[in-house]
Parts: sequence; structure tokens; C-alpha cells
Amino acid sequence: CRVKKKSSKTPLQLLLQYLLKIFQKRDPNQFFAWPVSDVIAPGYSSIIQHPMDFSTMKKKIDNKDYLSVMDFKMDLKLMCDNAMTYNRPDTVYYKAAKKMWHAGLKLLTKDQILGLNLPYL
Ligand SMILES: COc1ccc(C(=O)NC2CCC2)cc1-c1cc(C(C)=O)n2cccnc12
Repeated sequence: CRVKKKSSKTPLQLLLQYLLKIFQKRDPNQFFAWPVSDVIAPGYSSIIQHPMDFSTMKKKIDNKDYLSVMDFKMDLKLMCDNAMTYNRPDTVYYKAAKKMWHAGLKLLTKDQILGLNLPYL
């Protein structure tokens, strides 16, 4: 008999998936979509100790690694801080990270989240 794969998501997973999509839309060039490699960014892995990107955040949502929106917000900040550490202020990556973090600060507040019209809130 076929074992039914349990794919139902918890309310937190549904919320974080929704929030992740909002931030990914703000990265049309997909600079934050995948881990940064040493090939495209020389010396990256020796400068950045804790890399983070949207694909890793997606995996963490699916693995239920995030216990709160705050955990998710910390990884968004880590991703942006990494980009503002490795890249100089005049680069597209630094500027994109700065904008991304400001968007994160504005959206990831209790009022903003409770104000989202989501069925599971
Ligand atoms: C997954 O990361 C990437 C993926 C694609 C690109 C990319 O399309 N770059 C083109 C725009 C001018 C070359 C850049 C990056 C990229 C992100 C980053 C970050 C986030 O630091 N980065 C730093 C130095 C050089 N390249 C990058």
C-alpha cells in the first residue's frame, strides 16, 4: 500500500515561505539566490565564516529549523551583513544587501506580519 507522504506545513512554515518569496522578488538578479562561490568571489569562504543565501533559508524552512520569525530575520540579516562585509560599498552587491536589509527591517515587525491578510494568522 502507498504510504501517504506527510507534506502539510505548519503555520510558521507557511508564513516563512510567504515572507521568503517577498524577499526573493526583491532580488531579480538572483545575487542572493544561491551560495556565493569562491569562483565568482575570490577568497569568499575564508572571509565569510557563516554564509547564508535564500536557497539555504528555504531548506531551513522545510526542515523546520526556524522556531520563530526572529530566527528567520537573523538569517536575512546574516546574509546581508555577509554581503556588506565582503563587498565594497560601491558595488551592486553591497547596495542590494543594504536595500534588502532595510526591506527586512520594515516588513519583519509584529504589526506588519499581523497585518498580512493570511488565512492562518
Ligand atoms: C549567487 O551569487 C551571485 C550570482 C550571480 C551573480 C551575477 O549575475 N553577477 C553579474 C552581475 C555582474 C556579474 C553574482 C552573484 C554574487 C553575489 C555576491 C554576494 C551576495 O556577495 N557576489 C559577490 C561577488 C561577486 N558575485 C556575487
